[in-house]
Amino acid sequence: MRLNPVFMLSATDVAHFPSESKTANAPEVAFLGRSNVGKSSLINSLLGAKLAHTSSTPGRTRSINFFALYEGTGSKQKAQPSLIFADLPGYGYAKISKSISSEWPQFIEPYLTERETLALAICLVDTNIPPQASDTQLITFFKQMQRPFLVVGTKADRLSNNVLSKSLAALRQAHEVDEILPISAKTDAGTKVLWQHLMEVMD
Ligand SMILES: Nc1nc2c(ncn2[C@@H]2O[C@H](COP(=O)(O)OP(=O)(O)OP(=O)(O)O)[C@@H](O)[C@H]2O)c(=O)[nH]1
Ligand SMILES: [Mg+2]
Repeated sequence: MRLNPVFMLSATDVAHFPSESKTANAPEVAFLGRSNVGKSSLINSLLGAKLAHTSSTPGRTRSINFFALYEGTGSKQKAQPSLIFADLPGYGYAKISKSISSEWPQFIEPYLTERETLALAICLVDTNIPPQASDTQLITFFKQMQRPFLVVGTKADRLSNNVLSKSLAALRQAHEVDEILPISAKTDAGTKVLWQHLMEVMD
C-alpha cells in the first residue's frame, strides 16, 4: 500500500504535540536512537521522500517532527491519516555517560510515557559500532514500561555479510533482545520487512 506523507509540525514542548483533531487517533510510530544513527534517513527511506532533515553532523534533529501518512493520493486521499511517524532528536551527543533522561530534552520522556497513541517505538542501533550503554538504557526503558518496541540495526550497507552477522549477534546479546532487523537507508535493504511490522500496527 502506498501512503502519502505530509509534514505536520515540529514540537519543542509537550503543548505542541499534535492533538486528536489532527491525528484522528491514528497509531503513532516513534523513531529513537543516538544522534547520527540514521533516524531521519530511515524515515525518508520508508516514505520514499526526503521529508525529514538529515545531516552528517550529529544533533541535526532538535525537536520532535511529526509526519501524517494518508492512504490514497489526489482526490482519493483519505481525510484522516492512517499512521503517524515521529522523528525524535538523538541522544548520546552532548555528553557521553549521562543518563538518557538528563541528556534528553525535557519533553522526550513525557512523550514516551504519556503519548497514548504511541503504538510502536523503533529503536535504532548502529551496526558499525560496538553496543552502546545508552542504547541498552533506552531498550530497558521500553521493556520496563511494557511498551511495544522493535530494534533495527542501521547502516548495514557498510558491512560485509559476515561482519554484519557478528555485529548483530553482539548487539542482540548486549541489549538482550531476540531480534534485530538489519536495515539500510542507503540501499533500502530491510525496509520492506520493516513496513510489514508497521502494517501490523495499522491493523
Ligand atoms: N551508509 C549509510 N549511511 C547512512 C545510513 N543512514 C544514515 N546514514 C548517514 O548517517 C548520517 C546521519 O543520518 P541522519 O538520518 O541525519 O541521523 P539522525 O539519527 O536523524 O541524527 P540526529 O537527527 O542528529 O539525531 C548522514 O550522513 C546519513 O547520510 C545508511 O543506511 N547507510
Ligand atoms: Mg535526525
